[in-house]
Formats: sequence, C-alpha cells, structure tokens
Amino acid sequence: MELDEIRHAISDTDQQLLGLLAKRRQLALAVADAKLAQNKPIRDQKREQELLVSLISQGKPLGLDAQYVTRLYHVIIEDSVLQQQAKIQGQLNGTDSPAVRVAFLGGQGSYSYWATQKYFTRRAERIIEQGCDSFNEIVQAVETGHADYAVLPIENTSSGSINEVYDLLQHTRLSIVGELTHPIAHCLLGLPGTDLSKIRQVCAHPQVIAQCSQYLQGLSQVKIEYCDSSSDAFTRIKQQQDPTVVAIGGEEGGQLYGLQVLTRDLANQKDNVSRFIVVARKPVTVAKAIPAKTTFIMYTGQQPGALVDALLVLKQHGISMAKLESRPINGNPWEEMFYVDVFANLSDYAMTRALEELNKITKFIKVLGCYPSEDIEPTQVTAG
Ligand SMILES: C=C(O[C@@H]1C=C(C(=O)O)C=C[C@H]1O)C(=O)O
Repeated sequence: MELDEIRHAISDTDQQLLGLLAKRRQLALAVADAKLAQNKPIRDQKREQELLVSLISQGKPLGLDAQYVTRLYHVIIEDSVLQQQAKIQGQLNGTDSPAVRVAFLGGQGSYSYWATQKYFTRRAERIIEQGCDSFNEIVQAVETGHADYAVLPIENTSSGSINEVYDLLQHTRLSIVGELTHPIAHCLLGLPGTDLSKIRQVCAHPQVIAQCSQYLQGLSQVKIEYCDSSSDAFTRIKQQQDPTVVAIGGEEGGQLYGLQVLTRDLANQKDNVSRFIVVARKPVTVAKAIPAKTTFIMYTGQQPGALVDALLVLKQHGISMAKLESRPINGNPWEEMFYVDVFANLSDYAMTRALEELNKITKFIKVLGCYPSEDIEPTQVTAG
C-alpha cells in the first residue's frame, strides 16, 4: 500500500474508534440512571477490575500488551465516572444549563483557562469565558452576578497552598461546588528562533515563579517580571517581539500565542499538579452515589488543646480529614482561622452531628461547601 493509502486507512480506523468511544460514553450515562434508580454508587471498582482483567486477556492475542490496555482504560474509565458524576449532580441540583459564564485567571491559554475547559466541558454545551486579572476580581465577578461560577487554584504540589485564595474564602458568601486537579507542566516559551543563552528576562505569574524557584535560581543574570497570569506573560512576549524575553507557562497555552518551547519540566516537583475549586453563589447537594468532600472554616480560640479537641470530634464520628490549613485572621494578630477539608457528605448523619458538636466548642464555624470529589484513583489489576 502507498503511504497515503495507509494513512487513509488509519484515519478511517480513528474515526471508528471515536464513534465507539462516544457510544461507550452514552452507555455509561445510561448506567448512571440505572444506578440512581437502584441506589447504587457510581463507582464500582469490582466491575472495573473484572473489566480490566478481561480486556487484558482479550488484548493479548491481538498483540496489545497489558500496560497499554490498562493505561488506555484508566483514561476511559476516569472519563466515564466523571461524566456520570456530572450528569447526576446536574440533575439533582437543576444546574444543567446550555451555557455557563465562568470567571477565571487570565485569558485563553492560562492554566486556569484549561482547568475551566476541563471542568465545564462535561457540564455545559457552551462556556462563556470571563478572563480576570486577579483572584479578587474573579470572586467579585460571581458575587455581583456577572459570572455563574469561578474557577480558582487553591493548592499546588510544588508551591503548596495559595494563600490569597484561602483568604478570599474567609470573607466571601460564595460556596464551593466542585473541585478538580490539573497537571501543570511548566515550560520556558519564546518567540520562534529564541536563543536560550541570550535571554535577559522571564515573564510569569508569581505562583509559577514559586513553583519553578529552583530552576530560576540557575538563571542568575535574568530579570524576573511578575505577570497577572501565564496568558498575560504570553501576550507580552508576542507583543514585544523581543527574542531576549521569554515566558513560563504551559506548552498548549504558548502555542495559542505562536510561542515555542525552549525547556520543559521546570517545576520543583516532578509531579506538578494544581487543585482548583469551583465556587458559585448557591451551594449544591451531593448525591449519595458520589464520593463527597466538605470544607469548613473554624476559629477555635487560643486555649490549650483547642484544635486537638475540635479534631477529636471528627475522629469520634469516623470522619477522615483530607486537608488542614491555617491562615491569619485579618485584624486579630496571631489568631488563626483553620480550614478543614473532610471526606464526608454534609448530609451524612455523622457529619451533621460532628458540626453540631463543633458549633458548641468553637468560637466560629462556617461551611464553605460540600462538593463531589473528582479524584478518581485508577483501579489496579491484581494478579489471580
Ligand atoms: C459504567 C459504569 O460505571 C463506572 C465506570 C465503569 C466503566 O467505564 O466501565 C465501570 C465501573 C464504574 O466504576 C459501570 O458501573 O458499568
């Protein structure tokens, strides 16, 4: 066969694969309805395990190795679970809508832009993007009704918690309605033909600079220019047309601005991942069929053992903590507000009781939201 002919056959096969993947998604969505009717959880790891074992043995005689099949199906199953969760949540909360207005940091190509796309593509036919220059502006956009949702980065595996976002949560009336994680692969990006040895300036968001601090220490002769977002950094490079100025951001984002990758993997941690929260004016209820997280803030006072006592309440009710963070309380020097993420649904009996008890022993407590957990741990195939 000629090259063109073979490529034609590949394209035909890919089209069939896409058709089949779309069909599989539809079937998974139908499964979600059936599970809801039968009061069954969305995730069924026993079924996933059986499926993987069977697919691996079916793949073998076809020359498809176990690792390849497993990797592919982890992606397919994750999508299938998240599609089902999004559908059930939309139905339960009446949030199914053809178009959503979403505020996020930066413009097209910023990390928050990709996180927004990832989260809302499953939930709406159209995303009306509202790029903002600061976290404060993003929150304001939703508070004032100019946007329906905000997507905010809250923590990162290299730089830790994003304090500015934590502090905004202390004072907002908005509720956390969702979360997602997104891999953040920092690259040095420049105009085509940029010579790495001649760069004089690096443009990036302060969070990005913190996440790449070790790499940047090695560029001692280079000036760091703080930008509002990665897309702001890309825009500057494109506008300035100066090959000695480069940006740090994601490869896909840089491509939208005609920039080329000079160096990859700049983050301090190899697995550089950010967790984003999604906030809205109205809280949501999480279906029992979906694993939920609840976030609350509390001020315990400064008496000895106050935090221990509060955490013991969670222990007594068998509630596991996903994260504990503390931030200063504005106007009260040396006093700290605790932010607690737990693996629990706000409507669980244990969670209701725990909150009642915490209410009695803390000086202030407020639930910031209960939302589906989007951490879909891949099912591993066990031998035998
Ligand atoms: C589609 C289902 O829901 C989930 C997704 C699965 C899949 O995509 O194959 C398998 C098990 C469940 O965790 C199902 O239960 O069959």
